[in-house]
Amino acid sequence: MTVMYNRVALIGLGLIASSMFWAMKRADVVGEVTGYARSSDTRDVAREIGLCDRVCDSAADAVAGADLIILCVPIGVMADVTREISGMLKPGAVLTDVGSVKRAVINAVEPHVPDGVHFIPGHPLAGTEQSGPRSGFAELFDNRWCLLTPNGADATEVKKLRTFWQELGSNVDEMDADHHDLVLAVTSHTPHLIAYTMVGVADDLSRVTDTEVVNFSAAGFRDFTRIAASDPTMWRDVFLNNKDATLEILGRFTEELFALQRAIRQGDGEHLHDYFTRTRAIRRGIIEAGQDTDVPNFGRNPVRK
Ligand SMILES: NC(=O)C1=CN([C@@H]2O[C@H](COP(=O)(O)OP(=O)(O)OC[C@H]3O[C@@H](n4cnc5c(N)ncnc54)[C@H](O)[C@@H]3O)[C@@H](O)[C@H]2O)C=CC1
Ligand SMILES: O=C(O)C(=O)Cc1ccc(O)cc1
Repeated sequence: MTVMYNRVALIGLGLIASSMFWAMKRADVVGEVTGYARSSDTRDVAREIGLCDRVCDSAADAVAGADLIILCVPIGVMADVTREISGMLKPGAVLTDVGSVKRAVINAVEPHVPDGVHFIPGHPLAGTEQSGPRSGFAELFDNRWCLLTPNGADATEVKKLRTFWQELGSNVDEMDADHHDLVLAVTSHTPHLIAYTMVGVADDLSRVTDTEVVNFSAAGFRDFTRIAASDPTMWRDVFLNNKDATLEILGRFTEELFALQRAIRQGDGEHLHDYFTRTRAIRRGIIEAGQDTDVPNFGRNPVRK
């Protein structure tokens, strides 16, 4: 495979950076990969497991001479990190990020991007509840979407970054940053908040704190506990930085929830049945579109109508 970027720098060495590293090596599309994380423990682990060709003790060293710099840190520190590296970015380099929110990252990063450096924000829609340098794996992005919000960036560099993500296994699309944030508030951010809340509610019921929740949890609640085990710093930053869209969707969510609550109180089975029929159709649409590769028997059994 041809080398797309001779030097790549990963800033932050957690789940997404480590997965990108292994996926880059699998695809064989880059030259040397340098890495930096703020914590020396993380840098030590990275050296121990061979994560990055060279682990540096400063962000500035890691980005010096890099053709592609990927910010893989929590959203709340994107501005600080960019300020720290801005003097070392070489003209013509591409700076991208993987943050789960886009408008706030653009506002935080853009003021520190030197002239001649191409800033192309990105977001792989792929992750797990795990974090840290040991949690990554090369397959994370396979058949997942990666959204770019180029914000007027150079079209040739955008096209190249698209191809790069495709080489890592992703499908790629472009969208406006505000639209991205609204879509993700619906599909990811609010669902995470609901999972956090449901697990908190269960924990508040004292009977349930020890064995009963664990022993008798059905699949739905288990999924909630997996999601609610996600990294607290990352998710704090998501909500602080996608405030308007999340509040908008939460408002709609609570209205629907109240309507369902009233239907239950009033014994309105028709309302409940109609609602659940509508939502089932959405799930089936996702599966038919081939968007859920986690479904058992996916691709083998047709979806029953
Ligand atoms: N975890 C997930 O499922 C997904 C996360 N993202 C986004 O990816 C980004 C990274 O998330 P993860 O890899 O999951 O996090 P993580 O917690 O696994 O890794 C974050 C890394 O950033 C480092 N770091 C923190 N502050 C730093 C600083 N000031 N300077 C240098 N390094 C610093 C940490 O040491 C750690 O190595 C976040 O912006 C998140 O929104 C995007 C898609 C999915
Ligand atoms: O683990 C899960 O269920 C996820 O939803 C992963 C995820 C988390 C955050 C993102 O910005 C994108 C994907």
